[in-house]
Amino acid sequence: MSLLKISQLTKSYATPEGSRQTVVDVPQFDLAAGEQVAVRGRSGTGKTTFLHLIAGILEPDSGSIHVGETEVTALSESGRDRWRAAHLGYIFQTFNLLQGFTAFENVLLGTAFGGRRPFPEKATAMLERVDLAARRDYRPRQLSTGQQQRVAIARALVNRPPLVLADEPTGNLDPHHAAEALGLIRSVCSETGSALLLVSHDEAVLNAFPRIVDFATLNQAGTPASEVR
Ligand SMILES: Nc1ncnc2c1ncn2[C@@H]1O[C@H](COP(=O)(O)OP(=O)(O)OP(=O)(O)O)[C@@H](O)[C@H]1O
Repeated sequence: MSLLKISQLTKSYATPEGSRQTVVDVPQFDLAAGEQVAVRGRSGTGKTTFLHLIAGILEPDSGSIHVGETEVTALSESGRDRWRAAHLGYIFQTFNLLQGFTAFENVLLGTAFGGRRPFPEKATAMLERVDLAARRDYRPRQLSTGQQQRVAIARALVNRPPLVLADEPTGNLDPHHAAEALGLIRSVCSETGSALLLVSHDEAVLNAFPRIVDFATLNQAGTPASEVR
């Protein structure tokens, strides 16, 4: 059964020259519940824009995105914010941790949304799962890059979201820590039953996945050759 269902999705941006450039034109894309898929694609071809559309961070020009029973593209901005907090995990290349908060507080914030009380016991269990119980009171700057990404993984997965999006999650890590973070993301997603859609340039990362999608075959929006690296 499809968890994520995308149909006729388009997104354009205004260019500095005053025209519009279509960056995403995805006629169709499906992801099954619990499925793990890697997306390969060149820089500047719209992968981050695609993930931001799925997350409801951006609004498309046209088309629809369903995640489970929810039509994300039919929600208001505040509705999308509430839906995202409750139902989606997002892992960034740059971790995006709150610098003024400890590892534990960063994960705890992931459990509290829409006026719901936080769940300290869930945050504690997830920090233990990513092997950071001993660092719970450290702030992000006091953690190594690999540890920071493990906090971000814990934050993204603490609610057991049905869908996890990961945008180059190993891009700032050395090969050893990249492999460790990737293994952790994939195994925690399996444990929580979360589907995973992960974007990467890294062949070692891509090859770990049972299904690899080439973004160029998914996305019909042409990117000017001069912009593709
Ligand atoms: N807010 C914006 N306004 C105008 N153009 C934008 C905006 N955001 C992105 N773009 C353009 O859209 C294109 C796709 O950007 P996007 O970040 O989605 O690509 P990407 O495939 O994720 O790239 P990378 O792999 O380098 O992160 C780029 O040409 C970029 O310049």
